[in-house]
Amino acid sequence: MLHVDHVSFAYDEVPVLEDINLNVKKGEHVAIIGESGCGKSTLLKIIYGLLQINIGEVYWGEQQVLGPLYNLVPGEPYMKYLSQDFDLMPYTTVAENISQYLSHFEPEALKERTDELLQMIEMVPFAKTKVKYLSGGQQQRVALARVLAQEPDILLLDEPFSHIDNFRKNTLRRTLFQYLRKKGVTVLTATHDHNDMLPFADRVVVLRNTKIIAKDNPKNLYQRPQDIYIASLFGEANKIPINIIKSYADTKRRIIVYAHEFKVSEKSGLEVTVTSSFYMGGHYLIEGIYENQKIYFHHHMVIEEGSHIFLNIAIEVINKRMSGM
Ligand SMILES: Nc1ncnc2c1ncn2[C@@H]1O[C@H](COP(=O)(O)OP(=O)(O)OP(=O)(O)O)[C@@H](O)[C@H]1O
Repeated sequence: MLHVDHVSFAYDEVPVLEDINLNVKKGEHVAIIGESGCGKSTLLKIIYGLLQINIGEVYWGEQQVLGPLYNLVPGEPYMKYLSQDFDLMPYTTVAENISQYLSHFEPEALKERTDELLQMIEMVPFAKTKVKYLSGGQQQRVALARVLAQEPDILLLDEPFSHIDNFRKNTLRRTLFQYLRKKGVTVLTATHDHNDMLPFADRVVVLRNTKIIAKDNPKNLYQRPQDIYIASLFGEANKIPINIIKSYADTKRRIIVYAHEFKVSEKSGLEVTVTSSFYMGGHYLIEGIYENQKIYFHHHMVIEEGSHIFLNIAIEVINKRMSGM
């Protein structure tokens, strides 16, 4: 089990992380999410032992992870960290980069394992290409295969798909996370893309203003976000008063509604003046104004700028959000 106990950290005077507590079970996949600069990479670097913490402790099982002051070569054999700067050998081939840490005593097994990883990252045709000639996305895939080759017990992934095109990203995510689950690898993924975690993570940790503000499974977090910050990590979200619905007429409470949860009506509901329509492929994202506040919702067609429309929300959505408050 990974045990992060009361960890606080600052690069200078400004605290980046304060009193972080996190337990991750063996084989569990935990996603760390939050806006850019909230400290996701910093937390992974602390867990890997790259940064020296003044307050708190990190343990993997019985073993304490020591920072650079006590461990000159950071990283433990049981743990691998895929950083945002890949850490590859540019003048050697893709296959050599992947197989660098594999045993060379059994050439056949070595080739088999390297081929398996090349296939997983869809880089078989580039096996003999030097890494310096690859694109950023291709390099990121090689870096991924390189850490997988070392068969760690725990893998720390920092924005693992940030440079990879959508075409490959979806397949790679599924293949990678299914592979890691099958192998029982404990995974921590730092990301701000909900597609990296909603389908794959067992638990999600949300960071904001140096603190963990939520820990839950992806479904609960998505369906009952505590606040608009958390909801916005999943897509366009709005905070609206619920007294527009008759049965809630007496309450002034506001709930979070995702853009796709609104239904446009011509008669009654939240009165909105439309300001823009954005084509999104399967739908339009419509921007409107409600009581001086911007509001976003989906619709199947463009709505003319300046139109007055009404928005409704299904009672099930309201009940679900109310139960989470
Ligand atoms: N080496 C450093 N020295 C000083 N400050 C740093 C250093 N690295 C990061 N920071 C600061 O620490 C804060 C957290 O950075 P971090 O990279 O952990 O955030 P993040 O959530 O991973 O961001 P992103 O999603 O953009 O990668 C930021 O304010 C950043 O500017």
